[in-house]
Amino acid sequence: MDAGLRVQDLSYRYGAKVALDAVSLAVEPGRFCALLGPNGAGKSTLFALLTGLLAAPAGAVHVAGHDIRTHPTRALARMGVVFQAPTLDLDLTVAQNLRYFAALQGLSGRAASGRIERALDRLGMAERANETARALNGGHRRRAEIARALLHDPAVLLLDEPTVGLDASARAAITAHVHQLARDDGLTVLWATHLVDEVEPTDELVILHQGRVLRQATAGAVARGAPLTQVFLDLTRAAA
Ligand SMILES: Nc1ncnc2c1ncn2[C@@H]1O[C@H](COP(=O)(O)OP(=O)(O)OP(=O)(O)O)[C@@H](O)[C@H]1O
Repeated sequence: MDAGLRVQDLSYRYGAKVALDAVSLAVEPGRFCALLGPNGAGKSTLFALLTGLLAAPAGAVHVAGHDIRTHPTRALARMGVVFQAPTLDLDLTVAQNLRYFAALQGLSGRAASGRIERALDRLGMAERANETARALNGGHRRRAEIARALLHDPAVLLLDEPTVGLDASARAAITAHVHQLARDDGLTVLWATHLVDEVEPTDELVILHQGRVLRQATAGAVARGAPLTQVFLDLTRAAA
C-alpha cells in the first residue's frame, strides 16, 4: 500500500478568483515536504481540499493510497491534521484534550491511555500531560496539538503554518520535532509555511505562488548553492 500523499492537477476557484491552478505534488513516506508560499499563495485552500473541507471540481488527492473523493473515510483515517488556528480546550489538561480526541476516534480506556502516552512522548511532552493547556506556552500548546494529531497513528501528517505566533526557539524546536517524526517514524509530512528558515536542504520543497507550483525538488536542488530566501524572493517576484 502506498503510504504517501499524491495530489494531481488540483484546481479551485472562489467565484472568479483562481486560488489553485492545476497543482500536483507527491510526498513519499518518511519525507518532510515544505509547502512554501507567500500570503495568498493558496496554501490554506490546498489544505482545505486535502482534508475534504472543500471539494475540488478537478483533480485528485490520494492519502496512503485512498482517493479522498471516492473513499473519504479511509483517506481521512490515515491523515493527521494541525490547522493554523489553535484548537485546544484551554481549561482541560493536555491529557484530557487528547483523551477527548481519542474518544472521538472511538478509542477509550487503556488503549487510549497507551496512545496518549506514546504521542506525548514523541513530542517531548510526557511530563506536561497533567498541566492545563492554559498553563502552557505557545510552543508546548502546539506540540500538544501535534501529539493529538498522531493519536490515531496516521500515515500522513498535514500542518498548516504550525509555527505562526511562536518565538524563534519554539519554532526551531517544533520544526526539529516534526522533521524527526518523518525521519524516524516514516511519517509523510506536508508542512505549509511562508518562513524559509523552517526548510532543511534535504527536505522536499514545493514553492507555491498565486495558486501555481513554481518549483518542486529537494530544497538543496532548488537553491543550487544560493541562499534559499533569495531564491524564493526572486522566483515569487518574477512570477508576480
Ligand atoms: N473564501 C474566499 N473567497 C474569496 N477568495 C478567497 C477565499 N479564501 C481565499 N481566497 C483567496 O484565494 C487565494 C488563496 O488564499 P489562501 O488562503 O488559500 O492562501 P494562503 O497561502 O493560505 O495565504 P495565507 O498565508 O495568508 O494564509 C487568495 O488570493 C485569497 O484572497
